[in-house]
Amino acid sequence: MSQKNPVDTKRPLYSIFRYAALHNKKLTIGLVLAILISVTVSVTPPLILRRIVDELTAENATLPFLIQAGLLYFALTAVSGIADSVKETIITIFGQRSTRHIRSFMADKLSRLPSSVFIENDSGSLASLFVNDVDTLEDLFDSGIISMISDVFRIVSILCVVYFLSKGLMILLFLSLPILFLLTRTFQRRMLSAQLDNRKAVAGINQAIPETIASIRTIRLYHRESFMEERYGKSVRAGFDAMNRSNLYDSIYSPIIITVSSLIIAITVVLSVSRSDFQALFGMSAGTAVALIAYVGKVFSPLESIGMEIQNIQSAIAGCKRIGDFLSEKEMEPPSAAVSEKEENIPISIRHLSFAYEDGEPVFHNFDLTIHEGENVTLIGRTGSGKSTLFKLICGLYQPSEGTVRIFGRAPESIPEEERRKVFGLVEQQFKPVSGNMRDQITLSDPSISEEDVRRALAETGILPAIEDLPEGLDTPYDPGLLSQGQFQLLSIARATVTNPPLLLLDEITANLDSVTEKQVLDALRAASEKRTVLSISHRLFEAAGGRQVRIGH
Ligand SMILES: Nc1ncnc2c1ncn2[C@@H]1O[C@H](COP(=O)(O)OP(=O)(O)OP(=O)(O)O)[C@@H](O)[C@H]1O
Repeated sequence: MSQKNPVDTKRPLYSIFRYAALHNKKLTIGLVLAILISVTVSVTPPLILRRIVDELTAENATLPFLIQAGLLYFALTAVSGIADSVKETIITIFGQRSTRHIRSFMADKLSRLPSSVFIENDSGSLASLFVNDVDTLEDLFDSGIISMISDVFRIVSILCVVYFLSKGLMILLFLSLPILFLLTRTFQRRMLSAQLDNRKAVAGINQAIPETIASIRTIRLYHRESFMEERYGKSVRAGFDAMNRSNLYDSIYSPIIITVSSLIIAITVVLSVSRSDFQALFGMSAGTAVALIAYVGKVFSPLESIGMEIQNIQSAIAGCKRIGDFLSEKEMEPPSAAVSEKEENIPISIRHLSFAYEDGEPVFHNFDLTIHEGENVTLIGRTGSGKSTLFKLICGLYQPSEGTVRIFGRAPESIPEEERRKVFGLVEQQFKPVSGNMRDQITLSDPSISEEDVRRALAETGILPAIEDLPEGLDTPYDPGLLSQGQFQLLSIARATVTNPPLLLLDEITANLDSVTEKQVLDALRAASEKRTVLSISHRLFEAAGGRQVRIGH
């Protein structure tokens, strides 16, 4: 059933977080609590340290107080660490759950899209949407907005505590943090660009090697070795330069931050003991100085994280928009499950069919075809006349722009998945393996198909003895080296007939076979065609099997 699109392309981040929060209410509450506890607890240990140092420097230091304070310090440090890891775990679970929701939502959407979407978008861009764009979404949850909110809280809470300890240091931090943030962003951008250059160079290297190996004879024959070497060398040099740049930025950044934080602390300490008017702002006890040094050390790490988080958010926005566009694609009308009584006993009935992949270039216009029970029909026509397209329309992969396609009186796309294999079987040009053992190649892991049916289908095609000869028979794990190409094609026929469908669709099934293997397949097919209606694309098959020819196109 169609649900409301969770990603509003105008406000992608807001809509995606709203959706995630509403679908994970308890987790959202847990997350907010974890962030609050983690931030609050993490600012307390330096305050205890301050008390300890002040007590130690005072003349009347008492041991019990020091022991208590020390234990409290360790306890708070431990709680802060635990709270932090709980927060990180909840963020990860929240991210994983939310992306899982969105992934399933997208998968559902995919099954409701009309064929035009698959014609207009190539499979690569759709795959990238499901893999890369959803990955950026996962980053958005894992190391994007939520972590950024937590880091901002952390900085604000440190600044608040520092304000009470030393107003002067607070002013210094307040002034230097924006500058350091800009500096951090500049370094991060440059490092990212160096890493992207390196990735491009590595892709170039990865492409050059197999290409060279695949064309090694041609390269030797035409003496193109130096050209290939030069191309390979260029990518290796580009990768080396990019890595050097990245390492340089990385090695400069940390010393700059350490120098600046030391400088801030030095200025604070110097001013605290200098003129009396500065002392009001900077004056402090030894304990306060130790606590402040700890805070200055703590304030830079969230600052650095915020830079990375902004980067993740930026790439996630683009991904979210693409996901939002995909989710707002117009869906196809649910097919009518009505059965036309007049055509109920007709295996294939096509009336006034019109279909075009692209506007103005119709593949079919007002096309009619009726195939009666027990008939053996072969489609013929020149290359590009639309034979394969007709098969796809009959299988319900595409819908006609006008007219109707009916299989036993039903629109093919309205036949429920679990019934489909019982209505028609399809044999393609080449065997398409699935993961699992040899039995799975026939059943497609459908548990409702019995062992008896599997053996019957294999026996019908004559491949049963070859399967029984395999080390573990039907339980042998699939391997492309187990059978010949022709034997695999026999397996395709068994896969199509195992559910005993009354209709068989054969798409150039002998196209890739030599004449000896072709004969084997044709014999198997003759057995499979008995008491069935068959529609096929193949000249050779027509000659072998007889029946009626239907010409497509002119
Ligand atoms: N996915 C697609 N997107 C756009 N046009 C397509 C697509 N698939 C096929 N066509 C076009 O539709 C027309 C019919 O193609 P189709 O593959 O059905 O012909 P065919 O008769 O099966 O050809 P062949 O005998 O070469 O397999 C051709 O002009 C082809 O270029």
